Amino acid sequence: MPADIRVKICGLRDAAMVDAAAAAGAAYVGFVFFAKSPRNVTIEAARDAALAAPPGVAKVALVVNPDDALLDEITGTVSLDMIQLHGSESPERVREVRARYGLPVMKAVGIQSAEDLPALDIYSKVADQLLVDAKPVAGGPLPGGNGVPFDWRLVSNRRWPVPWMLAGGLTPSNVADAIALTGVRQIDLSSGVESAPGVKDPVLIAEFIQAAQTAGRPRAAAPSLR
Ligand SMILES: O=C(O)c1ccccc1N[C@@H]1O[C@H](COP(=O)(O)O)[C@@H](O)[C@H]1O
Repeated sequence: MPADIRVKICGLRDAAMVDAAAAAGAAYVGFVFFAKSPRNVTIEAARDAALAAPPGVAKVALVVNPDDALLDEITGTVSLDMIQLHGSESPERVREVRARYGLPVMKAVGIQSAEDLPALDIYSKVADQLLVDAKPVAGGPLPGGNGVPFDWRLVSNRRWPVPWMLAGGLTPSNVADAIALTGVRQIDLSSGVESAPGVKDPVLIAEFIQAAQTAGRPRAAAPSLR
């Protein structure tokens, strides 16, 4: 079992937030390009924030049903390691984005019930990673970043041919349970480490990563009495 849980802190908007996430041990930092989100960043702000990410911390662009013009501008301006598709992109669109931009693609799939699970098998054949998130509330403004968990038992110890991340309403208080129940090794979150919508709290980020990594470590064997 790998030593560390890899955490993605999403919705960072400036270099100070990226610094705080990286210093706390984040493996990925995410930038949201979605106008309705309180975490939306301009392409220029994301470019500057991404420059603060140290080597080894992967920079992820989160987009929702983006057209090529938007992706051209983002990928031409911001130094990136991955694209996160968080809308209703088809498997064919995932293939196209991978081929056109030469970057790994993580596809978000919303889960509410067992009926949603087959989509994970489908996208695992075309994406480089899966992001297993709570299904957004119908008619809600955001397709993600709502701070709402789903029933983790649905993906308990599930495996796909590609790596996956768990997301949806994760906080410093519930991340250990989420890891124990699902066996996941990668975690993505946004609202659970904010002091207000779109404002990341460095103390909560550090608490979250500490809690996730502690939960992900194999337990030491109990000492023998003899
Ligand atoms: O964070 C956002 O504002 C956002 C907007 C549009 C699509 C996805 C978004 N965030 C992603 O949603 C999940 C869960 O977030 P949370 O921890 O429940 O707040 C996470 O993958 C974010 O990357």
